[in-house]
Amino acid sequence: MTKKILLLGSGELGKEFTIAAQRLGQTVVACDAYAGAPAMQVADAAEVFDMLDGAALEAVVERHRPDIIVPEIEAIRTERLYDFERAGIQVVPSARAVNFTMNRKAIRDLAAKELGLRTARYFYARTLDELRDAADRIGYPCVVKPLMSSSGKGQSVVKSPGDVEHAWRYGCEGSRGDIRELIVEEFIRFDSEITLLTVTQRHGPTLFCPPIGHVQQGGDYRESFQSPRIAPEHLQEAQRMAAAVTGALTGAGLWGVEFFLSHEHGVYFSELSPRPHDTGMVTLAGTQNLNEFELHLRAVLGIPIPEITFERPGASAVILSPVASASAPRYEGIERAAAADARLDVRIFGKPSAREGRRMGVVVGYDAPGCDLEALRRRVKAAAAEVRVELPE
Ligand SMILES: Nc1ncnc2c1ncn2[C@@H]1O[C@H](COP(=O)(O)OP(=O)(O)OP(=O)(O)O)[C@@H](O)[C@H]1O
Ligand SMILES: NCC(=O)N[C@@H]1O[C@H](COP(=O)([O-])[O-])[C@@H](O)[C@H]1O
Ligand SMILES: [Mg+2]
Repeated sequence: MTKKILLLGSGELGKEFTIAAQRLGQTVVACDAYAGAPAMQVADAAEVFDMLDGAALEAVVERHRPDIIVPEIEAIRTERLYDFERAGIQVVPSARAVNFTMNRKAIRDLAAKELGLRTARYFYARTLDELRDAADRIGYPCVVKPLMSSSGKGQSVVKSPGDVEHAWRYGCEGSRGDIRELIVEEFIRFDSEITLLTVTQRHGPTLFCPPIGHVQQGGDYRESFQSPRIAPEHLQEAQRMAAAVTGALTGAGLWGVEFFLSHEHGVYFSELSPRPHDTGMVTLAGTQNLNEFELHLRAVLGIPIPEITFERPGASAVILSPVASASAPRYEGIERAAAADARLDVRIFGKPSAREGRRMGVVVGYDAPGCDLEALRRRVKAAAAEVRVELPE
């Protein structure tokens, strides 16, 4: 059963997904807005075009006639996915899920209002005055984000009324597409945050991976680890919420469901990705019987997943570029990082250019069950710090 998969978005997550797909003999056409994207380096074919352009998207679908469309980023003309789904193409996990999650308003209202999940208090703002008003009602500090953005783009913490104007401008600049609307949220003083990778299957029960702890800076992921100790009642509550929201969005695949945990207030639903999650790259360290990309693929193809087992603790830490470069940068220090520890792996994504703060690689590492997870995190972070992204000669 060879299927043709059209991958919309070809970054690091798509690259690992493509590798998993090829290991099962599938055909992948990797798409993105730039040539030489990570997944294109391992796919059967590539298409470079603006996926926000509905006509261009339709032309590529017409040309390749895929069996399955797998969105990997959010910058896609997602309304068109309903048409493709109606025409008999499998959209992963479903056109509804991709549409709802690309806009914070749709998913937040579904979670908080329809499903009654606990979230940070929030308001929307379409003008600077509305934002001022909303921030006053929420109180300070509060968090401002574009309705359409990811990886922390356009996100800022507003500490006092004097910060609101900057947050408005920064949010509008970081906004994807043509929507100029922001969400302002109560700042949650959480004790920790987790991603609960959740797998929905066409035939078979919804499964959960062991929770992944992570640390973010400026709204972007820096390190993740599996699996932190969390209160059993918090885990149960997070699983209940994850099942509710993925069930309401419908479809088969792996989802990254994000939660804030507070000793005092319990579990808050934050948001979710209807696809493998960046913090889930820790599963590349062999923490589970199947990594998040293999799980996504199996769920998509309808290959049964009897269970997900936790094999050993793991950690990941990102390698960011401190420089901007129009061509592929150089990587220094991989040898040093590798020599220090045989249970670490350096993954360079092979992005053809760099900008300041762009994620260019990741270090993943593991240790034996029962190990000191904090020590493992330190080792992996130290190794990632050894690898330096530099301007090409
Ligand atoms: N209301 C909040 N209170 C406290 N911290 C928050 C809040 N909202 C977001 N954050 C912090 O910012 C991080 C990123 O937020 P969020 O997941 O909403 O952004 P994103 O742009 O969708 O990121 P990604 O696409 O990487 O998931 C969160 O993981 C959390 O650390
Ligand atoms: N939080 C979402 C996320 O991590 N997405 C991953 O980053 C890539 C974009 O990277 P780029 O901005 O460096 O091109 C996406 O293609 C995806 O693999
Ligand atoms: Mg997030």
